Amino acid sequence: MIEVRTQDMTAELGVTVVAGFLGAGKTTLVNHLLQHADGRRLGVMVNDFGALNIDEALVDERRDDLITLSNGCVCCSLQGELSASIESMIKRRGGQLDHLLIECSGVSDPERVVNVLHYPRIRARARLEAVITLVDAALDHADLSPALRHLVASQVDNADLVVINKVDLVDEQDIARLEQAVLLPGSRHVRTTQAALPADFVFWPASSEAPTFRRVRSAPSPTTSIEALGLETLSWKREGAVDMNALSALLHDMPRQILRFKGVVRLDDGRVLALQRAAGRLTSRELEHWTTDESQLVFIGEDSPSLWEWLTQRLDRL
Ligand SMILES: Nc1nc2c(ncn2[C@@H]2O[C@H](COP(=O)(O)OP(=O)(O)OP(=O)(O)O)[C@@H](O)[C@H]2O)c(=O)[nH]1
Repeated sequence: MIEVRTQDMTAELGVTVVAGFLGAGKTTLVNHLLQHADGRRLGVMVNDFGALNIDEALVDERRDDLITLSNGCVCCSLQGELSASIESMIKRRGGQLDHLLIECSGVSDPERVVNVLHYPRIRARARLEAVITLVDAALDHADLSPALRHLVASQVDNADLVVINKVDLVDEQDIARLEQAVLLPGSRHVRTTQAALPADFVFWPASSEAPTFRRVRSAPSPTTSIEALGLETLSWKREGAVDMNALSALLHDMPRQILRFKGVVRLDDGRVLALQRAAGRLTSRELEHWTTDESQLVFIGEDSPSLWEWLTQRLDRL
C-alpha cells in the first residue's frame, strides 16, 4: 500500500537521508555533496556499522557540523540516540545550517530514519526532502543471503531517488540487468560514477520549490539488526603503527564472507592511510587531516565462528 505524507513547509532545515547497502557509495556521495555545496552550510550525520567511527575519518571535512553515531543500524537501539542527536544539532546549529545530510549505516532501512524525522519535535524544525538510496552496480546481489537481498529491496523501495553507482566497473548489459532486478516500475533513478550526483538533485533553490510530499511504502522491513541479518562485526584498534606486511597479507587472504572492511591505519613513517574493501575491491588513500595515533579496523561479515576465529588470529599478527 502506498501512503502519501505531507511535509511541513514551515520547517527551516531541509533533510536528505542517504541510504544503501554496505559499500554502495554513501560516504562518497556525502563527500561529493560537501564539495558541491556551493556556499550552502551542510550538517552531516553518519552512522557506522561497527563500534568505531571510521566514517568520521572518511568524510573529507573535519567539521563542527559532523555528528557520528557508531555501532549500528539506526533501526532499533540507535533510534533514541538518533532523535536526540538530530534535536541537539537543530538546537545547536539549526539556525546556521541550510541542509542536513543523514547517512544511514549500510545495514539499516531508511524508513526507520524517516520515522524518527516524523517525531513532532523534529518535524517542527526539520523538513524531510528525500531519501536517496545508492545501489552498488559492482556487487553481485544474487550472492547475498535472502535476508540481505530483502534489506536491499527495502532500501530501494523506500527511496525517492535511486542512484545506481559504480557504473564504471560494469558494462551496460549488467547495469540493465541490475536495474531490472532491483528497481520498482516507475522508480526515479540515475546512474553515477563516484556518486557524482548533480547537486540540484538534492538541494532545492528555495524551500518553496522542495517537493511537498514523498511517497513511502507503509511497511519497512521488520528488523535490520545486525544479528537478525545473519551478520557479525569486529572492531579492532591499537595505539601506534601496524605491521603493513601482515595487514596486506590479511587483506589479500580475506574471505568473501567478510562483506565490508574499513580501516584507518598509521604507518611507521607517520603517514595515515584509509583502507577499504567493498564488493571485493580494495582501495586506499592517504589522510592528510587525520592526526590520531590510533590504528582502527572494522569488519562486517557473515556470522560464522570459524571466520571470526581466523580473523582474530590474523589480527594478532599486526
Ligand atoms: N570504482 C568505483 N569505486 C567507487 C565508486 N563509488 C565509490 N567507490 C569506492 O567504493 C568504496 C565504498 O564507498 P563508500 O562511499 O565508503 O561506501 P559506503 O556506502 O559509505 O560504505 P558503508 O558506509 O560502509 O556502507 C570506496 O572505496 C569508494 O572509493 C564508483 O563509482 N566507482
